[in-house]
Amino acid sequence: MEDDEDIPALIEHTPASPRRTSARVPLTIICGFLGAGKSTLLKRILTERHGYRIAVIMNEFGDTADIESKTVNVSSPDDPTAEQSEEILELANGCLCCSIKDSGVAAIEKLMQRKGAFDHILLETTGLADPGPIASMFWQNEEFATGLGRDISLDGVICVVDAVFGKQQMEEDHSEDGIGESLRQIAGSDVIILNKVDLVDAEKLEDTEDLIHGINPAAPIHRTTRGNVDLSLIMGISAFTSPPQLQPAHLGHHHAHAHDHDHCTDADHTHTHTPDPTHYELRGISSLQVTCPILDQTRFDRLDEWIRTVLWENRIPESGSGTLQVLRCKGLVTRDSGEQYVLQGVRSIYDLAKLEGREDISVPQLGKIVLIGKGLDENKSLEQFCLWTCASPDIAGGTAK
Ligand SMILES: Nc1nc2c(ncn2[C@@H]2O[C@H](COP(=O)(O)OP(=O)(O)OP(=O)(O)O)[C@@H](O)[C@H]2O)c(=O)[nH]1
Repeated sequence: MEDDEDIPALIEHTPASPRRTSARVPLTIICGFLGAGKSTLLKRILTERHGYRIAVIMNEFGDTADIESKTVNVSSPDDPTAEQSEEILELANGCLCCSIKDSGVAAIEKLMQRKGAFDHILLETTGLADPGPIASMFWQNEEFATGLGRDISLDGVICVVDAVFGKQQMEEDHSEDGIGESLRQIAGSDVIILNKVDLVDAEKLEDTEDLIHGINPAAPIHRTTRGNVDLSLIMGISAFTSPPQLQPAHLGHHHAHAHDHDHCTDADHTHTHTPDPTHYELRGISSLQVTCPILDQTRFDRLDEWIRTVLWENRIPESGSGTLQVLRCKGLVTRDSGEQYVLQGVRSIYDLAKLEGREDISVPQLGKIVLIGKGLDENKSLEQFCLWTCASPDIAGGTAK
């Protein structure tokens, strides 16, 4: 652990009176490619009269932290929202996802100790950050759970995508292993904010949404100008503990999709997408969505084993060498007892947790699982999934595209 000298400085702002005394503080990670509008979204959140006491952690790469904190700082004397001013912590020593984990966590710990509880924590990452390792720091991390994790729970990962350059970025973004930063950010997020819709036409918006949806079919897409979004769609979403909002799994043959967007008269609106493809390749990242049958104990155990093998050994059970790379997985699984389980995974870390209070559903629902990553189709994932969890593929009823 670094000593206090190495811990990024805490910028003091007028504190609001604490309202929170127990319960863990939800943390939202805001990621998105360079210039997509992360700070703009942050400012939009801070200036809304929501009444929450928010701690902001800004992880800047390079020497822009002072500029950013000024941009986002809403506590200037001229600002009528000053009374809602927040705690802003700069992590400017490098990128939290790759180089300053220890000092970053220490600084956040210190913030919690000094300032007590907040209602919410917002963490803005650098434009090139991969949200996966950062999410892992705050979720399912034993070391963390005995320290800072006692006070913080990961609420969700929000990705801001630039409506002007996002499509181009996704198409160009093809790093050596075929998974560039913008694709990782979209793949690793729970909600997508498609920002700057004031600058593009409807056709470009739809094209960009199609690409986003192809990478991450599980994440709802909300169109915004200057991050203007209903905060209930991005904060307090409990993405890591509640069932994912999966699109319906499509059965049978798939065809090239064309959306009917005639209903879309206003580009700046909340927009949850339900296009046809459930498995779509883009620059090396694809997604696979399958329907999961109601499972007895044996098949439930087999599903767990299947997930472990896929995530930890990067391969499909009973197949050869590992060529898979799963960046994100989500799912909802129903047991024959009526219990439902939520699957949440970020890279190699996953959790299959019982959904409390759902045992009494009269008609058990089929489950669904979404994998996002690389090499899914090459490994005939679907057939293997069916083989391991079901009597036959017919029962599983899933399909890939
Ligand atoms: N026209 C328009 N401009 C926007 C919108 N959102 C943000 N901008 C502008 O886009 C530029 C970048 O926005 P920021 O919020 O700083 O982007 P960022 O993602 O925080 O940038 P980095 O931290 O450098 O990655 C700024 O000039 C914003 O004013 C929008 O919806 N419409």
